[in-house]
Amino acid sequence: MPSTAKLALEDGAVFTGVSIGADGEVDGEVCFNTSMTGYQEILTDPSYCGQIVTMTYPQIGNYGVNAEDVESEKPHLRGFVVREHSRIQSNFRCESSLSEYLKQHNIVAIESIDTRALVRRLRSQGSMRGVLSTTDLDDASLVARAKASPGLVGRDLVREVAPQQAAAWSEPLSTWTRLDGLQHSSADDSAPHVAALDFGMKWNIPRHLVNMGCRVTILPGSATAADVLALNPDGVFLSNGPGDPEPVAYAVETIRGLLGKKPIFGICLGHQLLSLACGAKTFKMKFGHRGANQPVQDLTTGKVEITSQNHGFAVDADSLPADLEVTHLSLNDQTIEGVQHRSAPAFSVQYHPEASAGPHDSHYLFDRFWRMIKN
Ligand SMILES: NC(=O)CC[C@H](N)C(=O)O
Repeated sequence: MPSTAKLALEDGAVFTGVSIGADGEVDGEVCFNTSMTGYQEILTDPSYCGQIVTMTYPQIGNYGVNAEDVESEKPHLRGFVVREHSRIQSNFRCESSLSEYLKQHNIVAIESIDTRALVRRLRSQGSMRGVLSTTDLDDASLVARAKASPGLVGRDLVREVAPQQAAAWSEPLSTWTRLDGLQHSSADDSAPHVAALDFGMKWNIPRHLVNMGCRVTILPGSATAADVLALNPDGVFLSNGPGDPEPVAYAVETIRGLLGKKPIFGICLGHQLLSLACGAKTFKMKFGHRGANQPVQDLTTGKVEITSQNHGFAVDADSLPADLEVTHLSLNDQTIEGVQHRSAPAFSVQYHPEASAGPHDSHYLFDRFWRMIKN
């Protein structure tokens, strides 16, 4: 017998459906992702720590899951919401069903709710705190716990997902990834050495750096500028990561100590932290950008690219210091999607050039970093 699950929001709405994951109860910020595929990459993207993710695409799980298409060692989101979990998995790479995978990793998940009604609510009122449960099915107590849950603002979630130890990274991109002319030389001792500050990094980022011919050392997001400089890297990469960037003050401090000393490239949380280090402010967006078809314009070339995104905070345009120049804009809502420093070799984007999942339009940014390192 399938067991009942409920999703309650802080505004009092309760959605009753069927459990497709582990038994239990979780709270988190309820948000939505508009990608049609890539659920496995979404589940394992550490940036979703603290969030209950709703997929707007109505059928999820069609191609099952495999051990290769992961962006970290395990799922990091708090809960998962779909309209329908496909009973059929059709893919030669499939190793298990999505439902089995969710149970194996203790992720609470729900299907058979009206995800369109839920997303319309989130879109008009903004992302909300929620509780997803298979254990307590009392509406009033679930709503009360949603209201009492901590939410994302002001919490440092990087500490929950960042590694504790430094490590070398050598894995290249999977053979399924088309590089479109990105490949440089293979990595040897003369290869540029990139120190990647890991705030919850998606693995496709260091894979890209390796394919470009870089030697990659991953450092915990809590590393100091002195830790980074002790490696004498040729470039520094700032990773994506979960939650509110402003409480991650130690990373802002580290970046201040590196600015102007080493070429810097940041993605998503890394972009927000670089901007904070330069004196900008960030703000919480109404419902954020999460999906694989987000249009962005590169103002330095005029070109439009279709991007993969996952962010709920953004850099405040009104707070931009004179040192920072906007390089990329969202064509959906004109928010900042990229910046570069006017005098120091440092730039960053709010979206995900490593794709995974998503279009490959933005690979050129890894090339820009490569050229910055070489100069
Ligand atoms: N993918 C990310 O790095 C997300 C950055 C940040 N946690 C946000 O939601 O805006």
